[in-house]
Amino acid sequence: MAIILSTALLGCIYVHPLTRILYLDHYYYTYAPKLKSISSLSLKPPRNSVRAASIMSYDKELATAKKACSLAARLCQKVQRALLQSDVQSKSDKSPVTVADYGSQAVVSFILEKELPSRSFSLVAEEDSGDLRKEESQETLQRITKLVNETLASDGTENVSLLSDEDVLTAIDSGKSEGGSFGQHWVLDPIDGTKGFLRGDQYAIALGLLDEGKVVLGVLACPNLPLQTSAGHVQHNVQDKVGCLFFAQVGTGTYMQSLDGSQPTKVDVSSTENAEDASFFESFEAAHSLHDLTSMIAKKLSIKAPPVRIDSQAKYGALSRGDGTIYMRFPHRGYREKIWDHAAGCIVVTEAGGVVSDAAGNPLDFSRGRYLDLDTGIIVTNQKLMPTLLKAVQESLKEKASSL
Ligand SMILES: Nc1ncnc2c1ncn2[C@@H]1O[C@H](COP(=O)(O)OS(=O)(=O)O)[C@@H](OP(=O)(O)O)[C@H]1O
Ligand SMILES: [Mg+2]
Ligand SMILES: [Mg+2]
Ligand SMILES: [Mg+2]
Repeated sequence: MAIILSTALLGCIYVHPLTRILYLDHYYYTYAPKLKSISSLSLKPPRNSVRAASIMSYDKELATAKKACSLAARLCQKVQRALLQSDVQSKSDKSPVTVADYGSQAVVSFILEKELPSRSFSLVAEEDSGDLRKEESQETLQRITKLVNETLASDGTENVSLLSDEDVLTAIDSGKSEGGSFGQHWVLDPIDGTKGFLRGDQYAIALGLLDEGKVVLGVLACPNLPLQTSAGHVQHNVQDKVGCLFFAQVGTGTYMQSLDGSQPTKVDVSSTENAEDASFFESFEAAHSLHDLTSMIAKKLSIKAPPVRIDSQAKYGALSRGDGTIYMRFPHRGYREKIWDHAAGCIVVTEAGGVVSDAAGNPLDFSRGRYLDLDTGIIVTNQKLMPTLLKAVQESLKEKASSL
């Protein structure tokens, strides 16, 4: 607990020591969200409005996924605004989990199951109710149930009878599916970037749908991500409006709208072909990705801009709209990537024209259960730059291995 709280505290006073450009990016992604959005600011007019697409095959699933993630985001925002010490617990692997992680998972699970009735509802999700069923967690569970009920009621479109504590536990435990290569499976990270959430920084509610092992739709709700794109490193006003909802369906492109419901606009990845002009994203937490390796690769590519470190799959969302050109992720040895940390982000980027692969150049395989079985790391960029990036990654990995 002490570690969690001190991490959260340190995060709050953190000022990036690198260049002014990075500081601006860091400021933009980190501090702007903490300030109240100014509702009188109008949004940029949409670049392309979306035509009602009645021919899409996952339309109903997508609409329900967007609704579920938006409501879960509402719950998370409420908790983040008044984060109480008692809301944070440590899981058995020492990673943090909050009432918002559980509440978000219960809301999404409940809405998907209720609105898309199916005999074979399957959800692969990060959290389970094990710790919440313990005697000492009774108060926490009651608080989660209250949050879930308030969130469902705030939707206002239908009469939902109040959920009991047991209903909430059941909804959370619907997420125990093993996934796999047959049939349909929802894949949920109820809060991706819990550490970012605790710091008041970036986090995402990430929901994907697998059909026969392939991701066919994805939704990323990023409550603290500024709506205005940051391409070109322009200075951003503290009054920037935050709260983005990215969504993609296979074969139909990626769109973004504000979490409070603006007209969606089509987004595309950066078209930068020259690595020197690229900027790159990586994990905020050094424990999640080898920053020294990415800096070696960036040097090899003559990338001038310093890394932009933000938490969660908000990186995939930001990349899908061209805020940066490259995302690199190299976990420490032995870490196994989970499918919920990448499924939604992956389709959001690929439908925007990007490529997501492992360090050997293979596409990510979501059909093998709860884990991704991949070679070394994950790299993401546009189609033109991928061969150059892949070459630099493989050379750097070789050099690193031979220097050990
Ligand atoms: N050791 C290690 N290595 C690699 N990845 C790890 C590790 N530990 C955790 N995680 C997972 O990282 C998820 C957070 O995503 P990011 O790494 O993009 O966020 S961050 O920028 O570092 O905050 C985070 O997701 P959440 O648990 O949903 O927050 C984890 O699944
Ligand atoms: Mg995660
Ligand atoms: Mg999570
Ligand atoms: Mg977690």
